[in-house]
Amino acid sequence: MKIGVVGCAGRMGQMLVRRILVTAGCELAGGTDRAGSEAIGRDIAGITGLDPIGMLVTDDPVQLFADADAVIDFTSPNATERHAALAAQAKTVHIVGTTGLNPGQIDALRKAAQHTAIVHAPNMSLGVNLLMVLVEQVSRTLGPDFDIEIVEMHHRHKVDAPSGTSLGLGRAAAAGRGVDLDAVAARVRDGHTGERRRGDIGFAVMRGGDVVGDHSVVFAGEGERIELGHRAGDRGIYAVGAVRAALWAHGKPPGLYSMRDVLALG
Ligand SMILES: NC(=O)C1=CN([C@@H]2O[C@H](COP(=O)(O)OP(=O)(O)OC[C@H]3O[C@@H](n4cnc5c(N)ncnc54)[C@H](OP(=O)(O)O)[C@@H]3O)[C@@H](O)[C@H]2O)C=CC1
Ligand SMILES: O=C(O)C1=N[C@H](C(=O)O)C[C@H](O)C1
Repeated sequence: MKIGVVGCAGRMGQMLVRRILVTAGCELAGGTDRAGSEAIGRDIAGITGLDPIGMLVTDDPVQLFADADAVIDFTSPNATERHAALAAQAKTVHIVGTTGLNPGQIDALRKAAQHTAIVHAPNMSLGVNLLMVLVEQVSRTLGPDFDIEIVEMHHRHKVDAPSGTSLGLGRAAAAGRGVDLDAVAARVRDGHTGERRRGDIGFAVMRGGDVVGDHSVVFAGEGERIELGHRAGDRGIYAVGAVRAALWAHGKPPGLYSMRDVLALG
């Protein structure tokens, strides 16, 4: 299966290139980065620290979507929206890990998914997707007597907050209670906020250093507290999941899929 990587010079892009090159049944179809990036014209394996393979980074996603069976996309929300249109046009599988998409951009993925298989997940690791299932179950069991708070920490370069994973965990917790996250999310607290509103799901964000990604979900009740969490030690876990998603989606009918579908987590 021929897999391309858009944003191949990024932190995740480089991980993905390395992962594709060592995965049986996968062939690297090529890679792009932002027009004007210093990576353009350089060897795609060379920029990751591997020996050169004679394949150069381009700024031509149209060609990449035409050449590849699947394209993996960990870029930026605007770029991902454009890439989804190309995936629909070329009928190429699109694996989207980009976070921070606005509702219009998520809608664009939905439209593109009428023409091709798209897997969209804020976190491609097995551990986090299992955590989401557990959070939904615990939330359903405990009910609103337990206050839910979601805490995350990421590296200093991260540009969106709360993380896509935090929001995904929030959606899982809200689903467990049968409510819509938008109605109960407390994303910012500052100043004289008043008491905590019953049923709210709160978010707290830390940024610093080189933290790959830590997430905790706290269920705080009277006299006891339950905490479920995940700590990522290596971005390789996301690349493993994304390549697995590409292999899974190959040949699937058009539709918008999640990692829960890929991992058959129910
Ligand atoms: N779903 C998951 O499992 C995970 C999701 N993520 C998400 O993935 C995204 C990327 O993260 P990360 O790799 O750390 O970020 P980086 O900034 O390191 O990488 C993004 C790359 O995309 C490039 N890019 C930007 N615009 C375009 C474009 N139009 N065409 C092609 N390439 C483009 C950037 O180029 P330039 O730097 O020159 O702008 C950069 O090389 C984020 O949204 C992050 O939250 C991250 C890890 C796991
Ligand atoms: O930007 C990152 O690094 C990460 N982003 C994703 C998110 O926003 O949840 C996934 C992971 O936590 C790393």
